[in-house]
Amino acid sequence: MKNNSIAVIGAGKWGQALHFALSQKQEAFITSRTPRDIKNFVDLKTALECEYLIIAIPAQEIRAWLKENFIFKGQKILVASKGIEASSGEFLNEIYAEFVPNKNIGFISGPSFAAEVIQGLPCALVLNSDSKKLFKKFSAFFPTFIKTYYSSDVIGAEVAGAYKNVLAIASGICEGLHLGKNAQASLIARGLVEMERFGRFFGSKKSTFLGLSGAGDLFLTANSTMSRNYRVGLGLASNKKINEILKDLGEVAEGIKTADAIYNLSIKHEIYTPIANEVKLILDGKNPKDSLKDLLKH
Ligand SMILES: NC(=O)C1=CN([C@@H]2O[C@H](COP(=O)(O)OP(=O)(O)OC[C@H]3O[C@@H](n4cnc5c(N)ncnc54)[C@H](O)[C@@H]3O)[C@@H](O)[C@H]2O)C=CC1
Ligand SMILES: O=C(CO)COP(=O)(O)O
Repeated sequence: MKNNSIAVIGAGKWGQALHFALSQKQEAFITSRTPRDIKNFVDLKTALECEYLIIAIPAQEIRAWLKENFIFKGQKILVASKGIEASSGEFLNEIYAEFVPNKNIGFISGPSFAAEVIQGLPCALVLNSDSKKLFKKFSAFFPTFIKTYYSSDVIGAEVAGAYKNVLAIASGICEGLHLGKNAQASLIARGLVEMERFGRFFGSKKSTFLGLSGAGDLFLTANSTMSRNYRVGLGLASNKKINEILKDLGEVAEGIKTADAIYNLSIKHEIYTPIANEVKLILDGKNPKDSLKDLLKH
């Protein structure tokens, strides 16, 4: 293993933005399934020799990717994905725990559109890990335009990052139906309450939802057409089929599968998640106007 070396795995929008950010201070490598014309692009084998890895592949692909490619040799890992595995209802930290010890793993959260990070615009992120030592190590790699905070509330950050994608779809639907800013603010605020309730069930801290990982990322994503999930919502409001929406999008929208995961987990554990449930039903074909009526019922 090459000491103090760092690589990003996954050269999608977020992987490339993180690679740009990390390259400000030192040499940083990047790899992907298909070769890309990016400085310091290396093959997967070379990337996996680095001591520090940032993994930015879609949540639903992580288990298969780890099984197929990953052998633990002491690497320290920062997970950049935001989602819950739909097939199992498992959180990403549970999946990674099968391959990497907890002290070697952290999760990035907070408001961070890749398109802004890759321009070097300022932002604040949270690095969530059981290990403060790991936070300090990774934090030192980040450039001055990104302020990093530490939190040990891994599950809170994970729930917040995954849930806000579903709420961004809901908010896009609200915008697409022209329901007005009052409705949208109500939806986002109730969404925040809902995601905190869901997270609390799994042991998250309330403060996580009031900070960058929760409110910060939710307000960003649920208010902007820069969000892929928000754009999925706009498409659904105009009665487009999900396959057509995804074809136009051409990138991952984690909220789609995460809505399924939340729906199933909320039924299993009897957690009240009305907004996420309506998003899942709309994705399955329910008319968004019927969902609105159901959400407004006393
Ligand atoms: N784009 C953004 O602003 C942000 C994205 N994220 C999260 O980062 C994750 C990745 O998102 P993006 O890079 O934006 O998506 P993207 O759609 O731009 O790229 C996804 C990347 O994952 C790779 N990939 C897909 N399946 C794979 C597999 N089976 N094995 C290996 N690589 C695979 C693709 O080749 C592609 O390079 C998502 O969980 C997203 O929620 C988090 C914060 C910001
Ligand atoms: O997580 C994000 C910003 O923090 C990106 O959101 P989208 O995946 O909806 O574009």
